[in-house]
Amino acid sequence: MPVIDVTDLRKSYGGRPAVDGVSFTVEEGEIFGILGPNGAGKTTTVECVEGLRVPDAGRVRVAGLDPVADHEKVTRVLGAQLQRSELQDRLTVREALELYASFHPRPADWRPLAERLGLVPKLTTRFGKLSGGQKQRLFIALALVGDPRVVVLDELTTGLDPRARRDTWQLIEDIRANGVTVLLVTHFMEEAQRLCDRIAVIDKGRVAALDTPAGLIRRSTGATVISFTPSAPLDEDEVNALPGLVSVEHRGRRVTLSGTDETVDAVITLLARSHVTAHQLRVTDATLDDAFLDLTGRSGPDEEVTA
Ligand SMILES: Nc1ncnc2c1ncn2[C@@H]1O[C@H](COP(=O)(O)OP(=O)(O)OP(=O)(O)O)[C@@H](O)[C@H]1O
Repeated sequence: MPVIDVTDLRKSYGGRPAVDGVSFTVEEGEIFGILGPNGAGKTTTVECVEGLRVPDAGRVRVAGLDPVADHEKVTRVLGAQLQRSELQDRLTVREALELYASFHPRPADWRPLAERLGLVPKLTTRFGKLSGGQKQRLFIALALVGDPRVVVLDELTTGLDPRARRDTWQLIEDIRANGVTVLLVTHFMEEAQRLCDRIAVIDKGRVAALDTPAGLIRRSTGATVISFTPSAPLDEDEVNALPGLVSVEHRGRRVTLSGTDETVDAVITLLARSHVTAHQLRVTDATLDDAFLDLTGRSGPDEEVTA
């Protein structure tokens, strides 16, 4: 049974659909990513999973429970990341951990958690004095202090410098290694590509695609580029007939083809069959950013956030 099961979820604000028929399941032990441009409906979706919003229609189950009707029970299996504004600046790290542990009937021991998250030297530091990365680590600790089966992390690394972001990625991998399922909302392509087992790309309130990062990349058209200088010209008709071919460019003797993995395989076969050597052969792979562009008609949302 999936830990999270969302079927045809719908939610409108003032008659405008923010989530318009979203379905996905998350299996135990997965890092499942929700990726999409600004305003795509990501936060509304996860807030319905957390039971913080009541769906207009559709079905949401977390460990078989309805997050609205069984809210109390759901908070015992699902750890949600707090929003920044929810912690008092004057609260120390230790006070925050003790306070949030007290909300749960069977909390995790916060001491090893604080140790694992590198918070021990900061236990007496007030929240307001922590760095961005330290605050994020505290938010992760607070989300985990109830010893949940699932943790929801929404835009966890936005605003962090690259070093702190990478440290946070390591923490997310550690969380999963400890058996916790992770639902991760992110703007960052690199983050999604590196961490997630599967990703739902959400655009305009709908799931535009749901696949592994590699699967999403494979779907992107024309984003695999192969370039080479042939020892003799190739037959133009045969080049134009290559499967998956999106474009051909000639610059001097250099040929650049864009297409799919299938195009690359076929051009290599064509070269061999024609007894032509490809000098300075280069193949560049599509990235998740290319796949995202194909799916949503926009480039990766990373820039929108930092703009
Ligand atoms: N409380 C609300 N009242 C009215 N409209 C809302 C409310 N919350 C969200 N919306 C709108 O619903 C749409 C989806 O918003 P949501 O926050 O779910 O998207 P998102 O993908 O998380 O966006 P972002 O990446 O910018 O956080 C947006 O058009 C947003 O303006």
